[in-house]
Amino acid sequence: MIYTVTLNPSVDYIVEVEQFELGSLNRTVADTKFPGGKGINVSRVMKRLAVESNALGFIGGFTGKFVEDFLNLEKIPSNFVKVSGDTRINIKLKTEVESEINGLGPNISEDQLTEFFEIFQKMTREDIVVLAGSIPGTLPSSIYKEIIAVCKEKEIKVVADVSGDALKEVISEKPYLIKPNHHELGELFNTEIQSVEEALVYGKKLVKQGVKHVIVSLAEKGALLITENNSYVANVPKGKVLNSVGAGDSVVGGFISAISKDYSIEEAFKIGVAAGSATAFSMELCTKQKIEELLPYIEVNEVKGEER
Ligand SMILES: Nc1ncnc2c1ncn2[C@@H]1O[C@H](COP(=O)(O)OP(=O)(O)OP(=O)(O)O)[C@@H](O)[C@H]1O
Ligand SMILES: O=P(O)(O)OC[C@@]1(O)O[C@H](CO)[C@@H](O)[C@@H]1O
Repeated sequence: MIYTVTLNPSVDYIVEVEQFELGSLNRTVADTKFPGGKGINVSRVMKRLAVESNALGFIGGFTGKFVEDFLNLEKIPSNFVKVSGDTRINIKLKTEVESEINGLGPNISEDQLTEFFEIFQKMTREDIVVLAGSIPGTLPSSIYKEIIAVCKEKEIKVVADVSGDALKEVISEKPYLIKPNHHELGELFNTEIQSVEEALVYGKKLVKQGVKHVIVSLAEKGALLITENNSYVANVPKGKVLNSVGAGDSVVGGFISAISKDYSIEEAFKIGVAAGSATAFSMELCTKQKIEELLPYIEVNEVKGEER
């Protein structure tokens, strides 16, 4: 089973406002709500690709019920620990540009954390754990490291889509896959990354540090997959970006779905990139049909020679 962990899920409230004016009353021209949080998005994308997963994390209140009911409707199994506060609401404001306001999230007690760790006891080495998203303020910043320690004991593969200090911590645990975007990769090395070539240099350093697969996404500039033996570069298809929320999660969901179906690493990478772009070109997360439409426009090439 693939388990996705979203420590701080959300209701994503997507609001469209024409000519947004700061300091004034603005009215929406359209709004929608979706369950959110990076691990949950990964589960939803995998479901669309017919790959089962189980969503874990902490939810509470009326917003938590919304998330759980939505996943039930989509037939995505979940095993959330219930907390007393409300799951956060994250505002995704669509005007001429996209802006986001992500909430803090509810408190999580020691007992609730213990309950969460108990779920890992029944996992086996055939399982995969996807850690995705930020760590709520009431949890220790070392939580991802602690989860990985439990996974290591059971030889469970760990995928991590996290940023900032959490990413640094996770890298030292040599996970199976990480997917930083180029800004997050640059932050790790105190530098700014602008191009695929620069990203390759720093992505390779992470593989040297023991990470098995590194996917670096560079939005419209393309993406890289670096493994111990090979590096691959992919272009992204051209299209109108309607919604970038969840595009990165879709890359992870697409890649893991394909790996779990024993596709080659190049093919899995291509499907991941197609899923990312399919989400970027849709109002909601990608569909299988949209991914398939985009696949012919993506080329994956091995990076050869000196650059490798
Ligand atoms: N302008 C674009 N055109 C085509 N595809 C895009 C574009 N922007 C993003 N994507 C797709 O989404 C993927 C992830 O985008 P990005 O590099 O911005 O990652 P991210 O910052 O993790 O995403 P997110 O917006 O979910 O935080 C890309 O690899 C690509 O497939
Ligand atoms: O606050 P975090 O955990 O960093 O990110 C949460 C979030 O912005 O990420 C997802 C998109 O990737 C959204 O569904 C969600 O609102």
